[in-house]
Amino acid sequence: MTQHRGKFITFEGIDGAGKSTHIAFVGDYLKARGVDLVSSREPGGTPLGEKLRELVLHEKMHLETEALLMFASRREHIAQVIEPALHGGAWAISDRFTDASFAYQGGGRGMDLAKLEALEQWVHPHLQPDLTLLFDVPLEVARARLDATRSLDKFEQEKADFFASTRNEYLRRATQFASRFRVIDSTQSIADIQVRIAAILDELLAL
Ligand SMILES: Nc1ncnc2c1ncn2[C@@H]1O[C@H](COP(=O)(O)OP(=O)(O)O)[C@@H](O)[C@H]1O
Ligand SMILES: Cc1cn([C@H]2C[C@H](O)[C@@H](COP(=O)(O)OP(=O)(O)O)O2)c(=O)[nH]c1=O
Repeated sequence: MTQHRGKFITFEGIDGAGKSTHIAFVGDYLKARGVDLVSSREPGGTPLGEKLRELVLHEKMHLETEALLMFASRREHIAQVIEPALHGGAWAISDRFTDASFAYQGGGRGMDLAKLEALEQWVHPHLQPDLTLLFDVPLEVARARLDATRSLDKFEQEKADFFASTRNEYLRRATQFASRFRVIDSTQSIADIQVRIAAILDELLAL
């Protein structure tokens, strides 16, 4: 009998939108329905990727070096974690993926989107998420949530116009790739967001 390929779900949004809050919920929801699940994050997801994460979140570097390190981490993550999971019939959920490179390095920092497209073609010409949950909030809401919770990394210390451009690029991609994106209004309560996510996951489980 051929093994069914698992589904690939990614989580996106500007820092403080509430992405991490809902990843655990999605994991529990899917596991309770018998889904075999592998959960990881980007940058990171592998021992080498976590070392790259340390560098890229804390060191100053050329914009294109930053993009290349994101994709280097991603290459390793796909080879070691995502593809083996999907081919083995498990589902893979990733806290951020390539949409984040378009939003942050492309939208936020202004890197040429054609160069990011070239990297995407190189690193994963055939792989795309089956579902991307985009947690969307106004900048002020995200900033207030961040300030309330933790010490800020290199990206989280960026100014409002950086996050405005990042958010816009996420929303532009959500329109461009409407079949895989679901935009979640993250100003709602956590309970209301969970109801929305459960409905979206039920659709995917039924496929
Ligand atoms: N819908 C929400 N309403 C109120 N607070 C929220 C909501 N979602 C997340 N938070 C809170 O905002 C903070 C940042 O959320 P987090 O999930 O860490 O964001 P992200 O992973 O997107 O950076 C956390 O303290 C979290 O409890
Ligand atoms: C995957 C990825 C992340 N990033 C940035 C976005 C985030 O600010 C940062 C780390 O993401 P994240 O894991 O969301 O941070 P935290 O655990 O602190 O919530 O990396 C990029 O700039 N490009 C990328 O391709």
